[in-house]
Amino acid sequence: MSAAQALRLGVNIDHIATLRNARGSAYPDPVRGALLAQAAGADGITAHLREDRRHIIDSDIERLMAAISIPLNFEMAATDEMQAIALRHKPHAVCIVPEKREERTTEGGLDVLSDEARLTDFIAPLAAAGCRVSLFIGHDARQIEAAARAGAAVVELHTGHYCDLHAEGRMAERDNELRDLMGGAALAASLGLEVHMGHGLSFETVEPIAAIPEVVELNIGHFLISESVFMGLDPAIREMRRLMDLTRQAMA
Ligand SMILES: CC(=O)[C@@H](O)[C@H](O)COP(=O)(O)O
Ligand SMILES: NCC(=O)COP(=O)(O)O
Repeated sequence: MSAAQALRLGVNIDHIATLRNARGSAYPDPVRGALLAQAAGADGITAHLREDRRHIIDSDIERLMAAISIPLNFEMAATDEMQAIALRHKPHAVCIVPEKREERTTEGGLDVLSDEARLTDFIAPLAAAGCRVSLFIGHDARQIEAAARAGAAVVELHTGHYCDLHAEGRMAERDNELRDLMGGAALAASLGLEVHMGHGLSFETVEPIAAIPEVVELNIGHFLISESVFMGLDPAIREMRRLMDLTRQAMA
């Protein structure tokens, strides 16, 4: 398999639902967005059912499972409620993310180290049900090692700080963060974990992340949905795919 084919794009459709929920209408429908993303070449769909249902709601997950033919990556908090929903649907993948009701977006990674025993027990039935379990964490080596011990198959490293530093023009700090993400990816792969990355990625920031050889999946949403307002969802996804493939082809 070529390096370009090895890097999957998961399209997060949460913020189609943000726009829908702003008016309480039935449109724009996130499931229609998922089908358009699938037709545009997305390798998977990511949807985050938050405890407060601020964007994706329970029926969206139900309809996504019935509608799409590419994998669904179900993002959720490590709660009994969400575990029951995941076990009912048995999506291709479950990504466990930290949630705080007061946060505007996912601020940090999961603190696996301080919750390792509980997360180990939480992951087991999901893995037994055939879900590929991922933990959304920072690049801290101790968190990566704890994720491997807890039985996760995948870690998704949080790229939000890298993207924020880029946006603020703090390029030396951004490059340091990129180096830390590269180190985290190498450590995770050495521990047998599949390596994903996501949060805040855009056309401007994706290529250095796509160039990290251990990364096999990028989950990107907010920027793609935002860009789709101006250029359409299909062209936005195809442009992101083009940048990712160009980067990987240059590595081959
Ligand atoms: C975990 C992650 O980085 C994204 O899925 C993010 O959670 C999108 O949803 P929010 O913007 O509601 O955080
Ligand atoms: N896990 C990251 C994700 O699904 C998309 O994050 P964002 O691109 O919406 O910030």
